[in-house]
Amino acid sequence: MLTFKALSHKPFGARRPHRLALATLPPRAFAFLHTFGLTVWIALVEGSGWSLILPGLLLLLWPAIAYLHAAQAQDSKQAEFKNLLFDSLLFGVWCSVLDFYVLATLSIALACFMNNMVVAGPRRMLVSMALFAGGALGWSALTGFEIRPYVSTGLDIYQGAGAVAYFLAIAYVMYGQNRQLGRSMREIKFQNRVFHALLELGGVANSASNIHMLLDDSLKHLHADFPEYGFAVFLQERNRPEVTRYAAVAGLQLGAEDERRLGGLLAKLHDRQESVVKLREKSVGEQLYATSMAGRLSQYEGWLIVRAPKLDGRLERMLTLFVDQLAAATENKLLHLALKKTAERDGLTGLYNRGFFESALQLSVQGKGQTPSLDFAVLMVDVDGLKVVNDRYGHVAGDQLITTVAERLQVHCRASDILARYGGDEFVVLFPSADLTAANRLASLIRTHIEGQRCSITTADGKRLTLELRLSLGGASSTEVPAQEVLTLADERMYDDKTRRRKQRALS
Ligand SMILES: Nc1nc2c(ncn2[C@@H]2O[C@H](COP(=O)(O)OP(=O)(O)OP(=O)(O)O)[C@@H](O)[C@H]2O)c(=O)[nH]1
Repeated sequence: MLTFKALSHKPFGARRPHRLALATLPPRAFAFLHTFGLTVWIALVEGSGWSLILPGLLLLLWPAIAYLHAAQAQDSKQAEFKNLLFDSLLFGVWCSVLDFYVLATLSIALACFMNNMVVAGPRRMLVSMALFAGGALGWSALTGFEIRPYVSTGLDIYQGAGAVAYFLAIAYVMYGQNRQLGRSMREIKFQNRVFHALLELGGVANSASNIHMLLDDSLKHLHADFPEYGFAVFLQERNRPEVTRYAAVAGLQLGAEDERRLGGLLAKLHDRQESVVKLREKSVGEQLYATSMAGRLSQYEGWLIVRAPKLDGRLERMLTLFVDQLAAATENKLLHLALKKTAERDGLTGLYNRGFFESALQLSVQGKGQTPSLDFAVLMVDVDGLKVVNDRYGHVAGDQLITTVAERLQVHCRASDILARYGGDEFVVLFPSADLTAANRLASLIRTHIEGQRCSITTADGKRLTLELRLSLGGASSTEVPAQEVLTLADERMYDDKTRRRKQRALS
């Protein structure tokens, strides 16, 4: 309904016709004006006077009619194709009217056939030939066939010069069209590169596991797609813009000192309103332009820097798109990492939580099922006496005991060990791809470096006091029992250890 209204209320002549109709208007006007001149010349030479000149005036009207026809048509390109065919018919008739003056007939026919061939191909040219011949022969059949191949040398010169001017004009039109085409092709190629780069940025955002990787890989892809530009990205803390939290560079020669100074320069630009700011950074060289992420990140202020010879509208549009994409990807990644941390980590100690440990244990159990030689081990650790600490000194003190044990355990774990808080005062370590030796090694380190060590805590009433750390341990591995029973065995051994230690304490 809306479309219908828009079309039906368009004012007369308001629509811009297809560029073909615009391009053909001047050469057509010239050709018909020239043919009218030819007609007048022949009328004067032959003495036929107004009987030839008056109908010839119609030739002057046709270019305007053709233009209006194309401008008013729904499909102005198709209308112009029809105009070109009608040119052939009209000129065929007029060559018959002029008794087939040879130079005119040849040059006009050639122009008609060529025009149709250029814009619509050989089939349309054949139709044009048929119309030209039909017009010429039909008119001759109606009015009598007369032939006058030559009029005068002066008219030959006039016609020859007109034909040369016309063909040059057509060549110029085609040159203009080719240039336009070249520009369009370049623009399309550029847009394809932008589109491709945006797609790649989306892919990087999915695969990157942290912000450094996200920014590094994004810039590497941008630079690979646009090697003519250099890129850098800076994320600065929102409340302390002088602190650059993340920076990545691709295709730019930035030393550590340059990065520091660029960071300082950006920190001063926070209030600038321009979408792209030109940076006068002499030591880095070339022109650097900074595009702000303008509040699209919740914790940071972000900048995309580009090294380019000059800033034009196309580059500015491209930077805006990249900045949007980078900002969205970074914010999503930050959110995703925060959620992942909340889902995987224990709030008090920052260690992995029980859920994460159980998933990791499950993977190890499955791995052992698929590859029997792939063993794993588990070490359970339980803090002795937490309840007493809670009861005597308060839960805050108990929390401090738990976090101290967590920190100290972490010191002795390797990067491949999965240390988790399993429950209140229980910790567990999974050693993927290891046997009991790994659990025994850590148990021995705990006995040597943690057990019996002092730990300083603050009580609920603000007093500092020192406690002695005591831990019960139980290790087991998949070399001893079926994979599903390893955790239970470690737990049993931990309780055995606890009982033994209690008895020892009771005796001492
Ligand atoms: N402060 C604090 N206490 C906790 C937390 N989670 C569990 N607890 C407490 O830890 C204590 C665990 O009790 P028990 O299993 O008897 O631990 P224990 O006193 O160390 O005794 P044994 O393990 O048998 O030596 C309970 O008092 C829980 O309320 C926590 O996050 N913070």
